Amino acid sequence: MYAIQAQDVSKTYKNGVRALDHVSLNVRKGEIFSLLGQNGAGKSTLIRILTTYLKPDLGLVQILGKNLSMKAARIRPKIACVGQQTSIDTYLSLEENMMFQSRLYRIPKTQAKLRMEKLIQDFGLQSYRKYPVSSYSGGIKRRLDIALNMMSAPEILFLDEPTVGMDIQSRMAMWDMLKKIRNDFGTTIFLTTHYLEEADILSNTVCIMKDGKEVTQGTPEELRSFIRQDALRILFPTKAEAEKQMVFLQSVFPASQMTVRNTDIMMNTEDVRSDLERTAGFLLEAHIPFYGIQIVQPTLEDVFLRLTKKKEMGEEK
Ligand SMILES: Nc1ncnc2c1ncn2[C@@H]1O[C@H](COP(=O)(O)OP(=O)(O)OP(=O)(O)O)[C@@H](O)[C@H]1O
Repeated sequence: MYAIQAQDVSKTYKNGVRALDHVSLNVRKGEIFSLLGQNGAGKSTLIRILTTYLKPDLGLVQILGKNLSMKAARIRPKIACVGQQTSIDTYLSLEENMMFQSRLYRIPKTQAKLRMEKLIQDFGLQSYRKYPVSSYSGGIKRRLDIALNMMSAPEILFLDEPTVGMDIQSRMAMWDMLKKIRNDFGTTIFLTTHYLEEADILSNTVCIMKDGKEVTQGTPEELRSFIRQDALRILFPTKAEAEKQMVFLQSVFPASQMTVRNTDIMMNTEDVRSDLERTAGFLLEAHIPFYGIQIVQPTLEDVFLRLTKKKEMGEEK
């Protein structure tokens, strides 16, 4: 059973920017689904549509089996959205925020208190319950905001860039919290992120987006299968030189296999040894000045760049 089904969702803003271009995705109930993309990829626009704040121009969206365009009012109580700006009242304590939230959702007081205690215990937030939220760091505030949003026991929790700007310790605490929400509460989590590592660690499914289009979707294992392949790194004195020589190399290797990273060309390859020989032979014969060639393990960023570049060139996966 799917929590979210989106088919051919498109959105163009009044200024003519096409933020989403026929995006389709399916999110299974109880999974963590990450939408991964660089700035401007369309992630926030999609989250705004899925959380009923914005209407798509085209496309069909079903949330928990209900048609979004017809049943928005029935869907809203079943979902919660934690945006980049925290919605928590920083003048109030966590307890006060939670009890206030429970009144908004008309949860009876006894039930609300039980729920609040469970959330505070489960997420280890005992030390933050009494003081005004403003007294805590940004990372803690965001975790408190999520705990607050869990008061309404949402079936789907949407998170827009939950760890942006956080240090590694705060990010790890956030990841633990999100895993707990999925594993112990059974809540479906839909999040957006810039960080491939985060998507990899947390998600059951990852969807990579670029320029309003979906580039690929799959499990982190499927994405990591790209990473297992070694890559060649050809070192040049300058970025301009690397860019210039990539044009020459394209007469031998597919353009989709190569990207320029700083002053190097990164080349993904199926057979690293034979490609190393071919590349070295080609560069030496053509008297192309290069500093060296290394066999390297591609990073997650390489995978992302490779996949998004293929999409730019209109190739299939
Ligand atoms: N309200 C708006 N009016 C006009 N254009 C917009 C609006 N909101 C977003 N855009 C444009 O739509 C495109 C997609 O933006 P969106 O915020 O959805 O991307 P994003 O992937 O969430 O990026 P970021 O990580 O920077 O938030 C961008 O080109 C952006 O400038």
